[in-house]
Amino acid sequence: KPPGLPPGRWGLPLVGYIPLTTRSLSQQLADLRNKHGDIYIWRIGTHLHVFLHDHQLVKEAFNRPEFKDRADLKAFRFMDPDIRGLVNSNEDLWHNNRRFTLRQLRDLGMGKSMLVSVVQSQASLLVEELKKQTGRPAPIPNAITLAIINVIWHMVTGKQFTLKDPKIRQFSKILDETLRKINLLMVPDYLPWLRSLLPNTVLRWIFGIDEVSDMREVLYKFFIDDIKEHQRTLDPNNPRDLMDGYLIEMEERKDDPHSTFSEEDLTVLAFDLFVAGSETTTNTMIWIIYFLTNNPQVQSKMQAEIDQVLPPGTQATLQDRARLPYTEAVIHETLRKSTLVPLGVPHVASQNTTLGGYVIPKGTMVTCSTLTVHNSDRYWDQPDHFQPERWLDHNNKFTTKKEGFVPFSIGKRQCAGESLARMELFIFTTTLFQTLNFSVPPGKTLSLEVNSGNAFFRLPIQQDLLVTLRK
Ligand code: HEM
Repeated sequence: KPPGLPPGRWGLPLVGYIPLTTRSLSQQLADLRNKHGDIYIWRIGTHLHVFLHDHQLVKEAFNRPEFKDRADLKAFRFMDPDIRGLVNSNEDLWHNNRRFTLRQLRDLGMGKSMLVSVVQSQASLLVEELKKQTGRPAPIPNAITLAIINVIWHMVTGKQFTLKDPKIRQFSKILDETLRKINLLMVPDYLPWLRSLLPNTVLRWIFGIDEVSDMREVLYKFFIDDIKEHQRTLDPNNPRDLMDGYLIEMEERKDDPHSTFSEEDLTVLAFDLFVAGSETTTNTMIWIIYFLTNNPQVQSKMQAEIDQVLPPGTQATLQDRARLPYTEAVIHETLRKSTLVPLGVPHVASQNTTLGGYVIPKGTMVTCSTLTVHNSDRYWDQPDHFQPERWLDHNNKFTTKKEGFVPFSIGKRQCAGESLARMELFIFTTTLFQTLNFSVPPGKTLSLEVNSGNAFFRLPIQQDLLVTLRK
């Protein structure tokens, strides 16, 4: 182990440190943090990871230019052999796509009415789907995923599908399978020597690389058809959606040799927005339903607040946020407790440097240990408890700025869709709980355990709930 590195798990060459334990990943990270403090290493395969546990340390690292890049993992280059899009790109390409996307999200109605009304109508459709299962125990329907996909679909292409449309169902299925497969595809990234050990055909078979190529073709077609249609109907003076915005900027920069805008890049950017924005928001919404189902008093208190502010038949808008502090508190407490992205998305050191007094070699992956930060008694009084009240001040006003709260990460790579996600969670929560009540079916319990088998996301386990119509 080179001198000066943070303490932690170094392990063996080629394979790194393989834990021989039945303790879960989160327990192991908590153990490491208790043993080594706020900064520790874990070599996984050939990649050295540094985990950061302290809010200020994460803030410092993720705001420094040498930690803003993503690692070059083949699994993430799934849609295109070249690095494109936003989530995995670096340098000018990342800078241009991030600036473009943030501007689009703002211009397409963040805080204004257009996107809000799309979210409202998707939330109402979901209520209608849930009404169909009132009185009989059933899991949350897949319509929740479709509704969230539809919001992004509208933002990107200006369209919405009906929940029955086979196209959105196929799209959702492929997106889901893709995310599952990406986990497996990462194995050769972490154990690159497998590529020289095993024949290519065997490697492709074990890691399902051919199936992934087929899915890529289908996804690519989804986007390219829409891009072509947008090109045919584009009015440069009236951009309708993100695709129009991109095509206009692509055209304006066509003579600029440094332009990074291209049709191929637009397909990956669109794909990135779906990958980053659908499972995350959908599953956080499911966690909100689960936490409220398991805490009926909290659910009633939130419903009473909603009833006071929103007359029957009206839906919340963003202006209502200040008037619904308890609802905001419930959403934020769920974001903390569920920690959907437990280890964030790794950044990589682009040069040799130091952090927290330790040496960080170029190529080291740097990760915020979000899960342990969200459960640390340094930041949270009784962190195990689900306590929305901790988000309210003595005047009962909601307070956002919380040291130790990093569900969307911080710094230069901070989630580009944070405001959209918060808006969706607010409107879906108010719309659902205004009309419906969620409870545990008689004689059953609802587990808040995490579905193991996905390293990226802490996904809830699918279980039956009882939906009833509120009077
Ligand atoms: C509850 C919902 C969400 C959560 C918990 C979440 C969380 C995160 C996290 C932890 C990151 C990694 C940041 C880093 O690298 O330091 C991220 C990145 C990102 N998110 Fe989100 N996200 C959510 C919803 C969304 C939505 C709705 C969109 C947009 C449609 C979105 C778009 C992105 C993009 C584009 C990135 C990559 C940013 C970059 O690399 O510069 N996210 N998100």
